Amino acid sequence: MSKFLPSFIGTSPLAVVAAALPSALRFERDRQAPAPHPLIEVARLEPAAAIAHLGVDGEGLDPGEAAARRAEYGPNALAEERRRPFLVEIARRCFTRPLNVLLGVLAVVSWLGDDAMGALIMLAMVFMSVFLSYFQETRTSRAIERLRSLVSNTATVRRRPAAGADGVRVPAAKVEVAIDQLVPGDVVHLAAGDMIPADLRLVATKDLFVNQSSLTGESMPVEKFAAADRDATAPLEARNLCFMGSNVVSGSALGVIVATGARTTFGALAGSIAGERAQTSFDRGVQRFAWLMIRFMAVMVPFVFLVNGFAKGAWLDAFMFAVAVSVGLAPEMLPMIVTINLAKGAMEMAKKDVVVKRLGAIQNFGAIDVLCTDKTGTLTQDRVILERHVDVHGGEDERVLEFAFLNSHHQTGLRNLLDVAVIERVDADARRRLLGEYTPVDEVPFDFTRRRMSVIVRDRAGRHFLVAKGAVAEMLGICARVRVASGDVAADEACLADARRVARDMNDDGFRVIALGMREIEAKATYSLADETGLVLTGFVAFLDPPKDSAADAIRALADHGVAVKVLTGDNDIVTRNVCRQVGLRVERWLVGPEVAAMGDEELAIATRDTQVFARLDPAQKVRVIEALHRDGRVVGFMGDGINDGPALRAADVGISVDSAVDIAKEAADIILLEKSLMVLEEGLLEGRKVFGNILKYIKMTASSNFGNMFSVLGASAFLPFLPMAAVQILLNNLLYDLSQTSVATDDVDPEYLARPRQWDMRAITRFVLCIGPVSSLFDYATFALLWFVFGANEPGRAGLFQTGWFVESLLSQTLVVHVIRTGRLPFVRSRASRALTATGVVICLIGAMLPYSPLAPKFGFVALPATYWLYLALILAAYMALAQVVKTALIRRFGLL
Ligand SMILES: Nc1ncnc2c1ncn2[C@@H]1O[C@H](COP(=O)(O)OP(=O)(O)OP(=O)(O)O)[C@@H](O)[C@H]1O
Ligand SMILES: [Mg+2]
Repeated sequence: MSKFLPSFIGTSPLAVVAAALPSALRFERDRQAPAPHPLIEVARLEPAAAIAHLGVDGEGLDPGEAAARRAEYGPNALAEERRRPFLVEIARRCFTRPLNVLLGVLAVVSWLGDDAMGALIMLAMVFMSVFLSYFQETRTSRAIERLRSLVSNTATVRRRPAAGADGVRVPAAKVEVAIDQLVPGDVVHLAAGDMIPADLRLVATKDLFVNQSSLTGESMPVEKFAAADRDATAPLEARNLCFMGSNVVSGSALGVIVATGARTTFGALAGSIAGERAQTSFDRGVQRFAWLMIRFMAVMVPFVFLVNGFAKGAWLDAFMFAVAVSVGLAPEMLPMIVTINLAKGAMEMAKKDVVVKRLGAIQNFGAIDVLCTDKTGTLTQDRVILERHVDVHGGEDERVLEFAFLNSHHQTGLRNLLDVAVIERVDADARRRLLGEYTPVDEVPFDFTRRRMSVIVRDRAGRHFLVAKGAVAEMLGICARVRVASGDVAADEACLADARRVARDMNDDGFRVIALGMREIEAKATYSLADETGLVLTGFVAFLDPPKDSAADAIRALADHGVAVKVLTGDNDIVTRNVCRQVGLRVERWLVGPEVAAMGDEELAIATRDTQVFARLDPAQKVRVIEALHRDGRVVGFMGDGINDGPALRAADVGISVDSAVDIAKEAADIILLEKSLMVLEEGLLEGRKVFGNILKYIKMTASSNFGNMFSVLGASAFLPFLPMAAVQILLNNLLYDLSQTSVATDDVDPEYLARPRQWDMRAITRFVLCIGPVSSLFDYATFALLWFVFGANEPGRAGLFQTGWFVESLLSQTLVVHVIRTGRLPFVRSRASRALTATGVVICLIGAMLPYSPLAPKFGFVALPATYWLYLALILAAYMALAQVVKTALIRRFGLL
């Protein structure tokens, strides 16, 4: 649960050690166990023997078998982090969070020092922080789990329909099964882009490359095979095992599941590994802020202690006072306020069918000033239509479509929209004829640098043909001849130029174009990249890839909110510019992959400024472009749905994907759009800025009032013969103020604040605090003077009056100034706080004002205040708000909205 939550100051070194302990023990136990690991046993067998070992026939389970196994092994899900019993969890929070421990110790010290009330209040603060955070976090993590379950998650499995009445088993067929329904013994098809759904033994592979970096840390993909691995000693090194948590980079395979759920290798390690992402600038900012407050506290508190000790000689009182001041300065509510705000944002986004996988991503969403996007399936609809199939002269040619069909149908590696479009275009009769005429022999799978794929088929006469299709430039490079009406002719420059022009014309008309090539090839057992040479270019297929209806509006809305859109695609620049024109994205400059490759990092960073289209990029170049934008100081969102987008999704500050994306992309993304419309992007963006705005309100208010209070405390301590506020009163003041801030997440944010990207700016925050803090101090001093000279606090025995007077002024001013700080406008008139925030403020003020008259008053050392004091207080508060408003407006005028 806690991995969704910001964990900046909540984690003590003790907790880290405790978390690492069980896995350390587990490894210890493994080392002692001599029996081979069950996975190793399976790895050492031949495929057929391995299947038999698993007690299945390797054809596919029927519903009865699947249900029985499911009952035995449970669902294929990582055991949800077992919820600790309520009291244990509460105790854990009390005793492992440094601030709570500190408060507990201070409570004991206070109690021993005869300040039972102070001790009680400190305990109340611990409980508030513990219970509120517990309920908030449990609620949030439940909601997030629920949201995550909305994102579809299936694997392709061979299963048999139920056996007929005669008990005859029906042949198995490929079906999509929800991942949590998989059981040991299931036969799984793996293709490029799939997440491996469980631990499985491969029984057939075709150029299978798997990335298992989440388990081993090794970022290079490893090739895997089906053959027995007799020397296997460690499961992760076995060449014929695949593990949950890894993914297929390229190629395809068939595997039988050995272990599911918590029994998988990943399940055993879960929690201790799993690609933790780098901290974002926001996480770092909040953490830095928290530490700033703690450092401030560490410097000021000893000073306060010494000043009071020497001035009054009552060292125990001085100590308790200093302790109370330190508690007041500690940012104990910060993590919770941040979580409440982020959770609120996630819920709001869920209403718009946007699933937030990682809470912290919400505020990054509001911070991005560039959105990079893939083209097909994100900017365009996830439906591509094959529109034309032509020879090299541009004339309609049925054979071209037929060969495209053979390639798309028989390839098993990557099934993308283009292949679906090819297959859909061929009618049932032609399909049957072609499949009868040609049998598949082998394939050379697609990859994103070659940008083509080949399938080898055999015709009835036993002749072998290699049929390739792919990006035009990459295909022309491997063609030696060209098929024209009169037969195959040598591909001279003129021929190729002609062919290029045909493809280009179709590109200009807005079609995506794929070239087709083939040749007869000698019969062999297996084929490789080396066979993709000397092809005959037979023609092109052209696809219509219409943009999403919402794309143009969405891009305009993003631009209106200060976010530039750039397209990063593997497709060529002509089609891409065409799509850009259709969605209203102005392209001043474009770069293609080879140009990007030739540029140095600095050069690329500068080039990104006025380039809107990056075409013919391979996956690594997409990442390079994002890094170049980072280097140029931009906050980058990346939206994509393909295998080739995974690394870029991870490199960006926010990765956005769609529900129809491949597993890898969904896994790498922080945010998933369930809806087809891109307009939700704008709404998500605004929600992110709102969340950030509210968190920043809390930070600005708390930091400036704390800073101001320090001035007041120091000054008052030096001049007064008694403590300016009793320790217990400071603590109570702090508790009430914290309570009033819990509703800040419900507040609205002014439209002008939402208009442009918002990023963490420590300097602006510091400036704000340095200006507003002293303003509050000024009015504290006015209150001191009033109490001292007008209400006679200078007479002996009137310390209680002074302390009560300041308590009330301090609480009311802090609670009221929220309304000034929360907006850049004139408070109440031009911008109003949410009802909840106003109401909490009013309630807290009433409690504060009534306390001195209540039966509890003596317990806290309060005395009733004279009626005229309230009159003066009203004036002071009004003047304070007015001056704060003036200073704030001046700051905005000079430095802009913070
Ligand atoms: N199924 C396929 N068969 C043959 N070639 C393909 C296939 N899919 C893609 N290609 C080629 O590889 C190139 C890059 O692939 P793809 O278009 O998926 O990259 P991308 O960056 O995801 O582009 P997009 O932005 O359009 O989604 C394509 O332009 C096309 O020429
Ligand atoms: Mg794509």
